[in-house]
Amino acid sequence: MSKRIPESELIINSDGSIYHLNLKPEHLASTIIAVGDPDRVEKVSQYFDTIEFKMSKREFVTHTGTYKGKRITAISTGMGTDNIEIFMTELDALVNIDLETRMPKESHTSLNIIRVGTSGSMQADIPAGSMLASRYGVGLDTLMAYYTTDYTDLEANVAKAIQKKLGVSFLPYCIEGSKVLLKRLGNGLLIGNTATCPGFFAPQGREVRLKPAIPDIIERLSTISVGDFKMTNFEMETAGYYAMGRLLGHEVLSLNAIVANRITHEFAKDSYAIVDQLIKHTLDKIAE
Ligand SMILES: O=P(O)(O)O[C@H]1O[C@H](CO)[C@@H](O)[C@H]1O
Ligand SMILES: O=c1cc[nH]c(=O)[nH]1
Repeated sequence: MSKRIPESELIINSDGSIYHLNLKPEHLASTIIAVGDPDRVEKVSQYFDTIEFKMSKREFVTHTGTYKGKRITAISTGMGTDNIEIFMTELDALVNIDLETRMPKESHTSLNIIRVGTSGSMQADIPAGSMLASRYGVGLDTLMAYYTTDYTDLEANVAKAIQKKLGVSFLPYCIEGSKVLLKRLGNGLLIGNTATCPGFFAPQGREVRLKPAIPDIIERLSTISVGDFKMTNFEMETAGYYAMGRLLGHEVLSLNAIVANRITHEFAKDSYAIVDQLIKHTLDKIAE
């Protein structure tokens, strides 16, 4: 028997919208393009035929409209898996909880959620300017210490291999994204496995004024090999999306505009052009 979810646990604003996203169920399409940067939302919605709704709260900027007749919501999440935990839980609540009775709905609605983000390559042969779909996300954060889920043997083996290789005290997590969305949207992109880091600098091996505790983290991660599993790129959200997607029952895929190559030390001359190309790819594949 499901239980009523108390006011303190799932917070609904006085206008009936959900706490952080500030959205009501009718504001959300079942296909969602999620981006990190709030300014990127209008870079997506500029291509919409019509925009029916706009909202902005904290880092969560939302535009809902249609592209080639298909209803789509573009939302920003800000940076990091802590934001993704909030984002995914509240998105799920909008479709799977009756916000008036506070009871989980009897039938489950699964959303299609596609992240369009920027990322750094850890392989010399994946240059800045590439577009890559993540088959797996590897969380180097500790989000999954707070949730329990089942992992496949490959996922568990990768997590253990990475823990050993990095010599960290916590167990990273490895989760596959949506096979269905990868088939639909991955066509024409590189396919890789993405390291999701709890920071941009030391957790991705960057040294500015502070020396990273694992100075050779790029070398250690880029040479991990479990069967034919190899790590390809760094960013800060994908594994959180894949974990929350599995837990909550949504299809999630992460697409990456590779703006930096950490081996050759190149940064894309026009990172916005690559992101734009990836946005157009995503919209067209969704509309097919
Ligand atoms: O471009 P977005 O989607 O923000 O993604 C990447 O860029 C940010 C760091 O610059 C992190 O959020 C990382 O995951
Ligand atoms: O190197 C990069 C580039 C974009 N985003 C990241 O998190 N890392």
